[in-house]
Amino acid sequence: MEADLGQGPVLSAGGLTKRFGRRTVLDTVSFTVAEGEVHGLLGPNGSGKTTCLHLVTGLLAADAGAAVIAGVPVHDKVSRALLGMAPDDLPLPASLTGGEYLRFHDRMRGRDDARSARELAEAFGLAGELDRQIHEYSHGMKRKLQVVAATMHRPPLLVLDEPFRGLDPEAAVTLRRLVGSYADSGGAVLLATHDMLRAQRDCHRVTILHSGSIAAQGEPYQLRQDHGAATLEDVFLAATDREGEQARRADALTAVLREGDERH
Ligand SMILES: Nc1ncnc2c1ncn2[C@@H]1O[C@H](COP(=O)(O)OP(=O)(O)OP(=O)(O)O)[C@@H](O)[C@H]1O
Repeated sequence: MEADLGQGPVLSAGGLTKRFGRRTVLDTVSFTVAEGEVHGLLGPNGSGKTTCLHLVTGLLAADAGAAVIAGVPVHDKVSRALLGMAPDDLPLPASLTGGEYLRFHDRMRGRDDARSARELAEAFGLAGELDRQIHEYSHGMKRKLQVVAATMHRPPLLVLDEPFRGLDPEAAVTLRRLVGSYADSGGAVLLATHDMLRAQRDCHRVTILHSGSIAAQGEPYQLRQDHGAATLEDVFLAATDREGEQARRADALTAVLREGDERH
């Protein structure tokens, strides 16, 4: 099937549902990501963000619903060329050098993006490290390498799972600029994050998941208006009922500490 670039959203996810055993961990989740859009996927631990990213990239098969990238369903292998994904914690081949890992991606894609890879590695201060084996890399260096591998072929859709985790401030600024310019040049970016400030500042739209379902969806500014909230973090707390949860936990903690005091 031919990619249909320039018409409709780059990514359409409709009714995505995933069950592990008898547990439904993602329940009829729908959203789109347009050209030029940075879309944030937010939600508490275990709410289904990574599962959702795995469904829209074809790493996992959905039990119901479908994801389509530039007109190509993700179960069609053609879709692989239309996306780049930097996963949260997929193990990297430790014995390869960073450069070999990037060339491996080139070969898998049947492309030659060496120049783009070098430029991106330079932007992340990683160019001087590409001859070292990955097992010698720090966490942040691995993360940068994954972002370079996901981006070097300039796919229409970039999918990033917690991309800022473990990055030093300089690399975080570089990544933020990369994401911004990626979208400005017509790319679509879907990123899962726990960082509400970044999401409020950098995402055009967000989808907030709670227990596998959509708790809120829209532009950060609009969501703040709708919830009468000062920040996206407050929207998140309200939408995922974290305010009540936090108060209950604080009460329980106070009770435990008081009990301890009384015993001494
Ligand atoms: N392979 C699996 N088998 C069984 N359950 C799974 C599997 N993968 C994920 N889950 C469950 O699915 C739910 C959603 O997990 P997921 O990793 O998508 O959440 P998340 O929002 O990305 O969490 P976090 O913010 O902690 O990374 C969790 O309850 C998790 O235990």
